[in-house]
Amino acid sequence: MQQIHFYKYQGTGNDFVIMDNRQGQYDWLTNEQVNELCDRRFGIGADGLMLLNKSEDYDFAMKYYNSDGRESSMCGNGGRCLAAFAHKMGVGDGNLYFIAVDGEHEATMDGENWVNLKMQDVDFVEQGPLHYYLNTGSPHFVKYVDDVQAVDVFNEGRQIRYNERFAAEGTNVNFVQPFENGIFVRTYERGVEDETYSCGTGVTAAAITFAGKEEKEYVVPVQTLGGQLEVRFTRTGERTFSNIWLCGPATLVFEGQITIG
Ligand SMILES: N[C@H](CCC[C@H](N)C(=O)O)C(=O)O
Repeated sequence: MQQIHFYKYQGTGNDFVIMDNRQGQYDWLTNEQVNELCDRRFGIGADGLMLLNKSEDYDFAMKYYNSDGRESSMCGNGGRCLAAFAHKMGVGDGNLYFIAVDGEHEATMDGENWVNLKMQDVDFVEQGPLHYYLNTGSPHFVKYVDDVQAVDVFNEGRQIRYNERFAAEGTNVNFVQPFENGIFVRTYERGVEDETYSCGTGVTAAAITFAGKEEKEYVVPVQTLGGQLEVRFTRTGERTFSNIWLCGPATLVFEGQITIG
């Protein structure tokens, strides 16, 4: 039996189990145990699990697992929550530099519960008659709809995620509706295999497809089931974007101990 001291965070309803692994005390964690811990009936319950790992060259290193227990690509809301946790643990000075699966990130705190996360540049956006496809640290299929609340996100998202083109690697699927002066985004997440209340890399992808053609800075307010985010970025070319920031709340919900086999 193994004891785990964990912290439960959420960022606009995308929720995570976080463990401080800077001493390597949880290096024994298996994929099956991650899946068990994320189970909403038999475990703590979360969309994903993250380890705060030591790094020689950065304030910390981020390791992210989807709730299916498998290590995944970049998680934007997770990166924001992990930065908030590292800050709570006294890491850095309010500005944090960390390394994740998709490269280096900067995170700045606005108060204890608001994190601005710099995302990787986007150097290509596929545009079809009914969709966009781009990678913001994770792969995202983006589809604009007339009424985002009426979409059967689970079934329609699942159909696209498992279609002939995407079945092997999977993709996240975002349904988008222009909303007030921004957009409303709902997401089916790969590796959760369900709709989540918010998906940071998905919100970032959707906001980029919402930008006009002018090469300038954009600020896009994004509404999700779990709350409001803001995506800031510069269009630098026909299909290229940089200086991309995902900004929003990241909150500690509870802290606890759990024993697993
Ligand atoms: N499910 C995603 C990773 C987590 C993305 C999401 N939670 C975010 O905030 O970016 C994938 O496997 O590509």
